[in-house]
Amino acid sequence: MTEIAVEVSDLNFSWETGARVLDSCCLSVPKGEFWMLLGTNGSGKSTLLKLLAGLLTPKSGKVQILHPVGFVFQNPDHQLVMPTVGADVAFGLVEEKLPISQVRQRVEDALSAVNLLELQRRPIYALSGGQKQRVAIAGAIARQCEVLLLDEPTALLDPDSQLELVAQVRNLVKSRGLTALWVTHRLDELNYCDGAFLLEQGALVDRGDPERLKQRLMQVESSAAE
Ligand SMILES: Nc1ncnc2c1ncn2[C@@H]1O[C@H](COP(=O)(O)OP(=O)(O)OP(=O)(O)O)[C@@H](O)[C@H]1O
Repeated sequence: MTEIAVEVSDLNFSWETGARVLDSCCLSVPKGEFWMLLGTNGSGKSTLLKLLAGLLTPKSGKVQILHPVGFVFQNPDHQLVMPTVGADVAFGLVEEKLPISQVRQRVEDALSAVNLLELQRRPIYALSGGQKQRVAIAGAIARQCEVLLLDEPTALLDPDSQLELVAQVRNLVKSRGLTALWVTHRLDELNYCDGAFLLEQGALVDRGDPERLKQRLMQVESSAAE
């Protein structure tokens, strides 16, 4: 039987200020798969991801997710806090109180996984946007995260770094048995995923074949523009 890594049932959420943002959302992502979350601006994608990560609390409904969970923000400057690459990846391990040799091993393994081992001592400010996102992903790998939640991680990247990052996440998912849910507006990224969800005004209206969902989103966006 397929093991499920992320399961959401009948999830509802509204902000203090008023209107409902998520309306009876149900979704499940099989373990070891790479899924994407699509939807027009303001449809609730980031809110859904934050609920999955436990950064927000649902009004009602249920979230079940394999732990630990790693979150990658659109802007890496919002999550990288230490002065150098190696120190930032190690920082996420502080609470585990591991012996220094194990910390070193986890950091080196995680940086190798994202091809950044040789930049271990480099200051964060000297990295490109794509390298910063890879440091954020290395942080999640070092913490041995089962699930990666990525909120438009390529939005600030040029097309080459964009496709390099999405290919790398796909490789990590497949080589390490991780599960990833990736929010995107960039439809060329859909070529890399196993399946996708389409969110419209807070409701999950479609799921499955990425190519079909791509066509459907393009129709929604073109009719909204008319
Ligand atoms: N902190 C907040 N307080 C109140 N309303 C918010 C807050 N954050 C987002 N919203 C509103 O919630 C709705 C859903 O926002 P969300 O960011 O989840 O959408 P999204 O699909 O990720 O959008 P985008 O594609 O533009 O990033 C929007 O109407 C937004 O204005």
